[in-house]
Amino acid sequence: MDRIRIVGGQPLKGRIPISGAKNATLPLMIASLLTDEPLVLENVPRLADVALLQRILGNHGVDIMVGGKRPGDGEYDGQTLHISAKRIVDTTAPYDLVSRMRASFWVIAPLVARMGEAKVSLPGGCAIGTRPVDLLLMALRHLGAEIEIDGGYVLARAPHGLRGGEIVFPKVTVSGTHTALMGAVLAKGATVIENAACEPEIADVADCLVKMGARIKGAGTPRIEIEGVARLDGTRHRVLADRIETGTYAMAVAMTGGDVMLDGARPELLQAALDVLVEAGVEIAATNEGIRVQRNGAGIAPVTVTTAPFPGFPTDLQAQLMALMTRAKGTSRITETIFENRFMHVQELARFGADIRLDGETATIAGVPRLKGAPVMATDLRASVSLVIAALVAEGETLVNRVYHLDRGFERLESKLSACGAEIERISG
Ligand SMILES: CC(=O)N[C@H]1[C@@H](OP(=O)(O)OP(=O)(O)OC[C@H]2O[C@@H](n3ccc(=O)[nH]c3=O)[C@H](O)[C@@H]2O)O[C@H](CO)[C@@H](O)[C@@H]1O
Ligand SMILES: C=C(OP(=O)(O)O)C(=O)O
Repeated sequence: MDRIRIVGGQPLKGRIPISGAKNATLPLMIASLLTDEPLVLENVPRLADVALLQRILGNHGVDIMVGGKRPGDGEYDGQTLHISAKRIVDTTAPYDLVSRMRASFWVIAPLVARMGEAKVSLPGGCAIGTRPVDLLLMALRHLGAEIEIDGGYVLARAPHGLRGGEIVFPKVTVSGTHTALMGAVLAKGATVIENAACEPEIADVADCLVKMGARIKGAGTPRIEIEGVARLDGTRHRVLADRIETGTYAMAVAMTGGDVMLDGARPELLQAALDVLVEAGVEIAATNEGIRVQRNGAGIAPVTVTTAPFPGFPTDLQAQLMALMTRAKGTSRITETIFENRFMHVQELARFGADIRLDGETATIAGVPRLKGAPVMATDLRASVSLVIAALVAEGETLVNRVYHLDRGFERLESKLSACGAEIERISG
């Protein structure tokens, strides 16, 4: 299994190109099931999750062709996927595929909307919490689907098609909102989604659906209105920039000091996180090219942060912020409100010498003057990258094990960081 070796101590300087967002790419690929016309997605990141979803969609009969490089394309330009779900040959998503990636469960909505039935394995548990799907199923029921759970599979049936309805989410859920949206676009009649997730990835998927002929108003706000249509066309869509990758590299620069331009980053997608970095003493400047992040000389000031749905501070940046705060001049508090068990990085950060106390959903981080490299391993994607951030300033060598978590969500992490002066390499095998 690959490992990443890092020797800390180098400030980051240079440019880091920001890739297309994983969390928009996955539902966009799934949206291809809604039409028998080709969907072309540009700026698709090269990630393990994308490759796995290609296999899962292939199992339903979807053809995916990866476009070749065009003259002038750089090594970091995203891929172009040509996706055609002209013929869906199988409406079952099997356990061995769905259990490996949670978002693959979301195929349930377009399959039942277009084909009238779907049989999808319940998704696997994962290291950040129990992550039930009750609200996704509630949304499908409100759209007229009959739902049964049998042998670890969810069977959703709507032989005469879905029909519009009112869906009021008791809590904000990204997966629930994607499901409701993808079901409602092909339902008969009008749907209103209340307390919808406002994450930019929802709005990006809705933009693409509108180009495909869907009638959607209010995506990106808590109230989304959809008027169902009988069929959708193909289209071409460019995946928006990854705000979590952006925030992660911004925190890496904040940690090491230095000066990096995050090319293609969009500040409005992560304003809450940028505000926290400014409070911590980091200089942030939005330019036409992206976001410039600098920290020269001044130390890191402690912060108090609570994760929240968009536009709040994202849970997907919580681990990275915690890594940064291990070196703050003072005591920080970070409260996680989205996932009940998203603190697996705490025990690993302790291996570097971090001083973190956990009390329920709040972590208290007493900044320490130095971290020391260690062998570490994490059980989820963002926790893994928080260890990379700590390693970039730790004295001596760190070996990050279980790199496959990083490969799920960070495209060419080691080459992007080494191009900015980090001493980082992948050790294969
Ligand atoms: C692929 C993708 O886009 N993943 C993101 C998505 O995950 P995901 O879509 O799974 O997260 P949700 O927004 O659905 O979950 C938010 C909260 O709602 C709970 N819940 C959710 C569904 C449900 O049926 N019942 C229920 O109780 C979850 O357990 C969690 O506590 O949004 C999260 C919150 O921004 C991010 O951390 C993930 O990176
Ligand atoms: C938790 C994440 O992804 P997923 O929902 O696919 O597990 C993430 O992107 O941080």
